[in-house]
Amino acid sequence: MNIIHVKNYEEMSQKAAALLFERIQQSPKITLGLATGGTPENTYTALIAKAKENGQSFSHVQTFNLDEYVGLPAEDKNSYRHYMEQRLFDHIDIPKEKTHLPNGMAPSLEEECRAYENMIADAGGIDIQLLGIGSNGHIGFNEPGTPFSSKTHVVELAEETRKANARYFPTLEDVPKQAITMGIQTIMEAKEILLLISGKAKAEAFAKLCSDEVTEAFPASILNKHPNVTVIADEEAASVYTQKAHL
Ligand SMILES: N[C@@H]1[C@@H](O)[C@H](O)[C@@H](COP(=O)(O)O)O[C@@H]1O
Repeated sequence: MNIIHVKNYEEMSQKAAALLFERIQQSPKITLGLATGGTPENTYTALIAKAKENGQSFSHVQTFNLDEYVGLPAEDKNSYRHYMEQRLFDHIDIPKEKTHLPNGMAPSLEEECRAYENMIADAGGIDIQLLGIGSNGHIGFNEPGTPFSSKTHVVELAEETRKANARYFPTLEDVPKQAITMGIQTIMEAKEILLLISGKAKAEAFAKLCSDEVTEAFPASILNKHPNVTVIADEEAASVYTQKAHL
């Protein structure tokens, strides 16, 4: 893993946007894997700003998001489809039909998972996958204990994850109990991975990630086995790791 240490959230976002922008500029055709949550928000803002400054078109880009809640229609303001439209898709010239998220309203969720996996394969795989991390090490919605061999599947969300995401919903009860997520193997098949880690709440997770122990109990640990991962971590996220390193 190539680890880039930055000062804070803003510097992390700028660096991440610059890296993504470079890949978008340099490729005649590119497939991005995208993430939601608080972590990548300013990366998207910075990416839009770069596109505007440079007159860069996104018409050659297609995207696949990591995950989507089950039971929320696309128009629901808490759906990840809505999140992506508000924060990125509506501000760049990417054709809407080239933006993909799992459909959490599909009549057969199992069928939807298979179709999503096939669509990624038909697109030739993901060139660069943007990732955040849960404090319990989850990536996408792959909670601890998820097999490393998993493909896109339906998950029951851990209570910890529902609580962490409750800040976006009126009450904890409104947070969906299930989601569709790319599997860990799906994520590992991306040619390149960009993991962003910011803030004190992620400090233990970052330290664990750097401990080199690869275990299904900490899903992100598998990233140690991927040949092309860049991690951008800010000072707060790196604080526990830095302390341990100096002991
Ligand atoms: N499914 C998402 C993940 O894709 C995200 O990386 C993670 C961290 O979220 P945040 O960036 O808000 O801390 O939790 C959510 O549950």
